[in-house]
Amino acid sequence: MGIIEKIKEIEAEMARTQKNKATEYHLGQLKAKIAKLRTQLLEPPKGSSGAGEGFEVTKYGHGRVALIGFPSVGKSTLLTLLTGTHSEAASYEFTTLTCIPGIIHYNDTKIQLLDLPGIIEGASEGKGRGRQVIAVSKSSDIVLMVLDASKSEGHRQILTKELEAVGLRLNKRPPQPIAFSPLQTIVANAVTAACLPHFCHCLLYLTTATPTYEPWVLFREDATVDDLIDVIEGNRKYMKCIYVYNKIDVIGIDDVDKLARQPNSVVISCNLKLNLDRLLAKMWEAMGLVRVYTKPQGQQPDFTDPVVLSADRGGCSVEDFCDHIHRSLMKEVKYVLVWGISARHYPQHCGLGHVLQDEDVVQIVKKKEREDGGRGRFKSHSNAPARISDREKKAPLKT
Ligand SMILES: Nc1nc2c(ncn2[C@@H]2O[C@H](COP(=O)(O)OP(=O)(O)OP(=O)(O)O)[C@@H](O)[C@H]2O)c(=O)[nH]1
Ligand SMILES: [K+]
Ligand SMILES: [Mg+2]
Repeated sequence: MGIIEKIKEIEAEMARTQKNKATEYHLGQLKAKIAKLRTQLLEPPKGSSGAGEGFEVTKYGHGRVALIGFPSVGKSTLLTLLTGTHSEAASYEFTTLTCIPGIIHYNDTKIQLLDLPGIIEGASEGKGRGRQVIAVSKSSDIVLMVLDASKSEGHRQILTKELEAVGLRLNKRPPQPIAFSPLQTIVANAVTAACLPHFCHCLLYLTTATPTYEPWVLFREDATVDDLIDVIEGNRKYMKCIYVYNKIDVIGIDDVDKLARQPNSVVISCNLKLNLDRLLAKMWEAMGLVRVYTKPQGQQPDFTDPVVLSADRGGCSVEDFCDHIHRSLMKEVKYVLVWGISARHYPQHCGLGHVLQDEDVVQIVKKKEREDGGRGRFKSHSNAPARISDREKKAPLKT
């Protein structure tokens, strides 16, 4: 029997089973089995390397964003508008069959935007190009879920479910287990007394799962069985997602208003080029990129070419910043001077552990080198920490 059939069989068994306290454990086990099978399903076929033909796009720029959605919602139209790279758009479904990359230039950074084939219900089981699209989405930093504003709200739920089935968690925080270790059932049972409903549920499932060697998970929150399975499977990807409602030109203003008020959502029209600025700003915010400008000794900072860091990709400490410039630089650094939001006063002397924030200015002081003290805006000990203003970037004060 194939993996898909096995999943179907278990799903049928779950549907047949009544939900109550007595069956809770059994249902939990079935859920865990399905999770395992789905993981297997997504493993690339033996001998192939990763995403598959037409989908192996090299990473480029400071971040990667994937466009996912049902066919003909306007993904390709949007890619062409935002990046200038042409991706064929047409009124028939499945116009796009491979992954098409483009580049967005925004805030002195380059962001790779990926157009993908439309996905359909059943994508998680390999329908259409589901497997490839999901693999590429997982390699991205954030996802833009493109939806047709004139179609049913149900589409968003169906897509979310498809992505959840393959381990993608959108706009969710990973569950926070305190411990995940083999221990005595007794301990677990004692904690079961805690009155959190889901909490008890998880422990109940676990303590009976493997009678000889009882692993247990303890959450510091009211976790569900699904959270528990996520912790045990361990291969989940937590991603930010922006819901992009396209084609608002064909719906009424009241409906537009309703969609626009939903969390993590932006309403746009590619045809009328409406609200694309807002979309870019939201995307930028969700990516959490941190631009750091270097200030060579005795000179003004270079505001044209930031070092771009990200908490999700490698971190934002002074150490990460140095590592970014040159691997061996760290050994030579005595301390750094920092101006910007992360500094408590100007300039702040910081060590390698200091965490930088967007638009900070950093001067590296090497061992055997004296700081230049700075002049003009970048002189020592001016007070209020503040973002370096746009005016200063364009016309820095004279030194
Ligand atoms: N009314 C309206 N139509 C749009 C808008 N944006 C795109 N379209 C149309 O929607 C159709 C599908 O656009 P595509 O860009 O090909 O959609 P897609 O999501 O890339 O489609 P697939 O690649 O087939 O999955 C085209 O006929 C577009 O002209 C919009 O803002 N308003
Ligand atoms: K299309
Ligand atoms: Mg397309």
